[in-house]
Amino acid sequence: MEKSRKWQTVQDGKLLYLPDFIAKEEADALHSLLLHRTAWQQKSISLFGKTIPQPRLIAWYGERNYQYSGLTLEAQPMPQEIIAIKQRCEQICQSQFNSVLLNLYRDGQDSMGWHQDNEPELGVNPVIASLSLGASRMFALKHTQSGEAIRLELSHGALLVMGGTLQHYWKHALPKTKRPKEPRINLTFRTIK
Ligand SMILES: O=C(O)CCC(=O)C(=O)O
Ligand SMILES: [Fe+2]
Repeated sequence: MEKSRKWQTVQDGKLLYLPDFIAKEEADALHSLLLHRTAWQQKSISLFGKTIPQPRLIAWYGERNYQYSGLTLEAQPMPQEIIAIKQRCEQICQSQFNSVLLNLYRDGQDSMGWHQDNEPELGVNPVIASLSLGASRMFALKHTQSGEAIRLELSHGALLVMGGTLQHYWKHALPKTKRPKEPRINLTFRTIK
């Protein structure tokens, strides 16, 4: 089935949001497979001389090592079920990806702070495709100069693609929530040069 692939132009960037990218049954199966079969790791980051465990678990698959926040994620072959989903993302985005970062937010207290995916090895204007599975969570974007804010509910099976110059001008985050939340898995497909 041909899905709509309409990029939305925002100030200094573009977004593609497909809430129903993957049908429920398939999303259920993928969520449960990844939740139980992934070798999830909790990494720590150094902040002002302190070592702080990240408030989420991660896994990384890609042809190259990836360095971010002082961490090195070692190259790992991508499992077949992820390659299949990567190819569908590539069709929609008209971009190729060679890596994926998996995030597991175990409950509403797991989160990701404000950041830009702007490491040099991602290239100048990276296309980053983010697939959500499991509990729906609020995703927040904030323009670094104008302060404009965008909030999107990322639900089970949704795809959000960030592109154009967005990573230069906008930060994004997955805030904590006090509402009870089941686990959420997020896959962000990237290209590491
Ligand atoms: O969990 C999300 O939706 C955001 C993940 C993210 O921003 C990242 O992995 O860089
Ligand atoms: Fe990000």
